[in-house]
Amino acid sequence: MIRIENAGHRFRPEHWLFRELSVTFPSGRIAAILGPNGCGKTTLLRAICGSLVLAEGSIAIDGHVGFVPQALTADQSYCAIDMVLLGRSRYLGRFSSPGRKDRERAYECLEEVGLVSLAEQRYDRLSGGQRQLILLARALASDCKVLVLDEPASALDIANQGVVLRLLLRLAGSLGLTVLFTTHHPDHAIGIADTTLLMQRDAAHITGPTETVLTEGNLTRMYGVPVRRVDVDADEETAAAIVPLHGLRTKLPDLSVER
Ligand SMILES: Nc1ncnc2c1ncn2[C@@H]1O[C@H](COP(=O)(O)OP(=O)(O)OP(=O)(O)O)[C@@H](O)[C@H]1O
Repeated sequence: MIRIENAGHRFRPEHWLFRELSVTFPSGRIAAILGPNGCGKTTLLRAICGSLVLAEGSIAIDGHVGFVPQALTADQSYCAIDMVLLGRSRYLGRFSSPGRKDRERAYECLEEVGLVSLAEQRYDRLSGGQRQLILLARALASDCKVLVLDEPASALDIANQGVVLRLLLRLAGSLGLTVLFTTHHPDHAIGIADTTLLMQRDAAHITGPTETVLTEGNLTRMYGVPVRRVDVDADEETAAAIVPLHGLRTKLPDLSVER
């Protein structure tokens, strides 16, 4: 559970990124944060993870937080499994090194993200998407109760986006984790998030059940770009896509008519 009460933060006088923000994200549920670039999403995540002290308000969390940043550079001697083992550091004494159980757990977590085959590869030579999955495995290896992810799918192809979204569903549903992620993909929030927090540039925000928050109207107002929601009913699932109308092309001529 993450309970945010009356939170506010600013880096410059008179420029609040968010203010009077109160919301609770319960255990076993998934929450998404959306908002325009620079509105303060990562700043809020940093406050939740304890790496930033809020100017106002408080945040209470039950249990260890695992954080998945957008990207992380590492010493060139680190391979993928070393990065995942860093997640075990909270179990290790000051001068001790990971033991057999830690390595087993690290491999389990690599398995979760489908990258066991890359365990011995140098981390700094992995692709952006592979690194993102390794950082997710690192957070899982810490056996966190609260999982906070900053744009976890930003570097992933659509197949791996599905891998991560399904994994988040399972972590919340079967293991009871509190999952909170930021995203620029409204359809990811519609797909898996129970609750959504929309942050705006003027420090205002909207929060509530995802279906009531991610409406065409709210998204259009927030981004200043008209959007349409398209619902797809396929064989065994329904999915929704949010389509922005950027005004890139006028309608193409209908070529199907025989002349
Ligand atoms: N340590 C800092 N000192 C001063 N300003 C900062 C600091 N960290 C962030 N900012 C500023 O605060 C604003 C919000 O940054 P933040 O990274 O939280 O935005 P964001 O919503 O996550 O953006 P994006 O969607 O682009 O990732 C930005 O204008 C950023 O430049």
